[in-house]
Amino acid sequence: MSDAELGTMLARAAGEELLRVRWESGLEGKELGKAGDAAAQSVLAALLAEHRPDDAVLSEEAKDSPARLIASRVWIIDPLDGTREFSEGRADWAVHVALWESGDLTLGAVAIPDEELVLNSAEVAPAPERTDGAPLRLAVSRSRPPAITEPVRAALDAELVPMGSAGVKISAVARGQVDAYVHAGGQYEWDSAAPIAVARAAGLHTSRIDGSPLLYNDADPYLPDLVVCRPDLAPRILAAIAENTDGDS
Ligand SMILES: Nc1ncnc2c1ncn2[C@@H]1O[C@H](COP(=O)(O)O)[C@@H](OP(=O)(O)O)[C@H]1O
Ligand SMILES: [Mg+2]
Repeated sequence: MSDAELGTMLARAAGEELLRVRWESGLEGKELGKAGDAAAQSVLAALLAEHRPDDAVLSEEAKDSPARLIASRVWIIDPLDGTREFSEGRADWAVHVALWESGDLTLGAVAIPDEELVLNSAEVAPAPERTDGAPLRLAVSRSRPPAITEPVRAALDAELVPMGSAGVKISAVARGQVDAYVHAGGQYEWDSAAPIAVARAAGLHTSRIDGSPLLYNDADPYLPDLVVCRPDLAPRILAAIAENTDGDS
């Protein structure tokens, strides 16, 4: 099985497990979220151990190991991105499976199980062009919108589209459901690695909010901000952010 096929298989398997937990556990709220995080982690860990025993793993739900810093292949996974939305019975949550090899992301698979969808960087379609003249749409965290949201919205004269899960928001840009996603103030590598690989493969602009590249498999996996958008919008978005930040918002 190729890495790309494995990525899709992993994301789908964890997604199916999460749907099962939601239907069968009888849990609600935070307890359901915790059970989902643990169940999806255990599916992904078992499948990676079986199919790629020599590779390193960086997961939101597992203890980090310095072994990944000298490894040439590292799977960066978020077993359940959008835990809050999953536990509320909403559809905007995702499973993230990325592969980093010798310096950069080489693969990303994002499952959105409530839509029976898996996006894979190896086969994703180019993000659609906008030709309808309707207002631009800016995806933003529904629970933690950053301070830069309003200046960026104003610069684009855009409508805000609040959604859960970084993976769902980045996928929404790749699918042409929104035009951009901007985040600042906190996130980790696993929150963005897989959907960023998908976004790059779909031809989108991806960067930090200062325009610098998003880098993965760092010793410190904190990666607090990002911009994902159609390439033609990047100059306006980055300029609006630069005019409205002191570097930490
Ligand atoms: N300020 C912050 N600090 C740390 N993590 C953050 C954050 N804002 C968002 N995130 C994480 O980014 C993911 C998407 O958030 P949001 O839905 O608000 O856009 C969530 O991941 P998890 O659900 O995997 O914890 C959330 O925890
Ligand atoms: Mg996450």
